[in-house]
Amino acid sequence: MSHYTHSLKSILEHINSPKDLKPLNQENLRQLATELREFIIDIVSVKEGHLGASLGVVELTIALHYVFNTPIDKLIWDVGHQAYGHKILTGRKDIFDTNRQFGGISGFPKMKESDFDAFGTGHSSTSISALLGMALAAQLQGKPERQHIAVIGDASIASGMAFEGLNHAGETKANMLIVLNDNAMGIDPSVGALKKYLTNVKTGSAKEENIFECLNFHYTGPVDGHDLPSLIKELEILKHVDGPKLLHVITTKGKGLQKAEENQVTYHAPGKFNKQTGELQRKNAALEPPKFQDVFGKTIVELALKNEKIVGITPAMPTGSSLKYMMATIPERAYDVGIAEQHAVTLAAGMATDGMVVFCNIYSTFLQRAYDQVIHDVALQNLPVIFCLDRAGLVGEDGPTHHGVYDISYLRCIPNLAIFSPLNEEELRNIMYTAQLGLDHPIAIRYPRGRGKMLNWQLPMKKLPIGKAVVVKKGHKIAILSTGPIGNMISEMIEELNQPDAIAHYNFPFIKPLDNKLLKEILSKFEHIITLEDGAAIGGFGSAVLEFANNIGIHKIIKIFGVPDFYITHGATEKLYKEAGIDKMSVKQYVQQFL
Ligand SMILES: Cc1ncc(C[n+]2csc(CCOP(=O)(O)OP(=O)(O)O)c2C)c(N)n1
Ligand SMILES: CC(=O)[C@@H](O)[C@H](O)COP(=O)(O)O
Ligand SMILES: [Mg+2]
Repeated sequence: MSHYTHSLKSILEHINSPKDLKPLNQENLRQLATELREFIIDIVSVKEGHLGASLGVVELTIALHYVFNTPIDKLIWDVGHQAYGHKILTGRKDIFDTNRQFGGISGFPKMKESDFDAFGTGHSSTSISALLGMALAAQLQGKPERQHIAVIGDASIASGMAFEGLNHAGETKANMLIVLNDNAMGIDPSVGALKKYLTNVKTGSAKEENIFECLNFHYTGPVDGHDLPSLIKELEILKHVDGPKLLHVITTKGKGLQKAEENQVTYHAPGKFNKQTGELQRKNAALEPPKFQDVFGKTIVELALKNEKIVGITPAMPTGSSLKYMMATIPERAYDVGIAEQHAVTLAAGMATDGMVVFCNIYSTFLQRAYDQVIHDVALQNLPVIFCLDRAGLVGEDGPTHHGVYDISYLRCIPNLAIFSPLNEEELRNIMYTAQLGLDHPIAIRYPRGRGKMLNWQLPMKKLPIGKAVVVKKGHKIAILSTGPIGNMISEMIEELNQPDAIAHYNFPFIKPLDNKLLKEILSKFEHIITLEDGAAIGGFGSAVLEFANNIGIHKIIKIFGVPDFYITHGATEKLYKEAGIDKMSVKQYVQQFL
């Protein structure tokens, strides 16, 4: 790993572990906060990553490690995107410039990365349950002195799983402290009744009893989350309060970088920027193909303006999914339900019972949280919900917690549910158009993070025949069957080979139902058959082809190129494709042995 040659300031350079904080006085700690904030800005401005959330908890991070005896005392960061300061203060300062890079440290807390990372996070709202588990284990193991602290944001605490943890913790005497980091933001502004309640608490206009005290939590707050002396004072007091406790702190997302404070959505993960001015380094998007999310976001508006039955739902990702365009244009039919994937799915089901055409947009990895709802509430009742699974496939720097590589496998076994993976922007628009005409079953449309290939993508849309595959290129010796945009690499690969006529390429946008007629022809005609998908090999598209071949009594070697049975790390997507063996070179090398 490269060691950062950053010219560290007077205090931060001496902090190699939280124990180095203990001798510092209030002035030193204040100076440290300045240096830590600058360090985060310095590195993220070049190496990219999650900026706003980490800037918002600089003082809180210092106070927690100053007051508590980490890593003996357990500290969990919910979601973990705000843990850059935590990582820098716990021995990873010199390698922090490898954050989210291939071979470098993770962008989220990871148990195997550091003893100070008490629990791996990435998906939101897990911290309370995990913390309670640790606190109860401490009780059972006779460790009453051990402290347990979770930092959870105002959007994450509104998620169902967080309530489940609060509900259980409230009836225990677990020695646990929840620090509610309230900045009124998720990635987009946080939403819901709890947001309104917290706003009332902050403004002193809450008429209701304190919601957390009603759940038997000792409540303190709201406290200024940037006032180090106050934070330290309150935390020192809470160290000696028994049972479940909640400290409500008020912070500003992006604190300390004016641009980040002013545009908190963009600076959640701003990409490269000028560390002095905060100005973004934006590429000229006009010269680039669109992001798949924008194809979705602009196409649903096009369709919804003509079809009043269309509604859109996102669980807290209006910007990430680009449903923001419909929320701006047709707000009465576009819903941000907060970090609530389970609710989003069953809300969609409810709407579909009444004839609404529901586009439920959920990142592939986050849909994992609503698996039962997809089966029990949508597919079993055969309700025609249209799931748009963005970030399907390997996502890059967010790494294994966020790779959307399991959806084909975990959805393909569900009766009634169709699965579609477009080759390009045109196919995405056509399946969206087809679905909103009215299907008699639910469908999951999966597409990757990032950009497609088509500059001229806003073509007239047409109805697709359900279950049909497409002959991209004829050939006589080797058949390559691909699903999704990864198939675009096959055309490039064929051009690089010296016997292009030997290779046939078929695009299977429908993973379920498969084009059995064409598949039977392929399986009968070709000796060498290859499948390619940006998803888990086990149970994926290739498995479906194998199952079909077996069912019709054709026994041939079908080489499956899919994500292998281990977790793919974080880093640039092209490196991850290679790591997973689904890159162009891997396929090419396999094919060449038959030419
Ligand atoms: C289950 C799940 N859904 C969605 C996300 C995407 N996500 C990452 S951070 C975030 C907002 C978190 O807001 P909050 O909890 O208030 O923390 P803050 O960023 O304000 O510190 C969301 C929705 C996620 N990580 N996990
Ligand atoms: C921390 C988190 O879960 C989100 O910020 C996620 O990283 C967003 O991913 P995209 O950048 O692909 O929208
Ligand atoms: Mg927040």
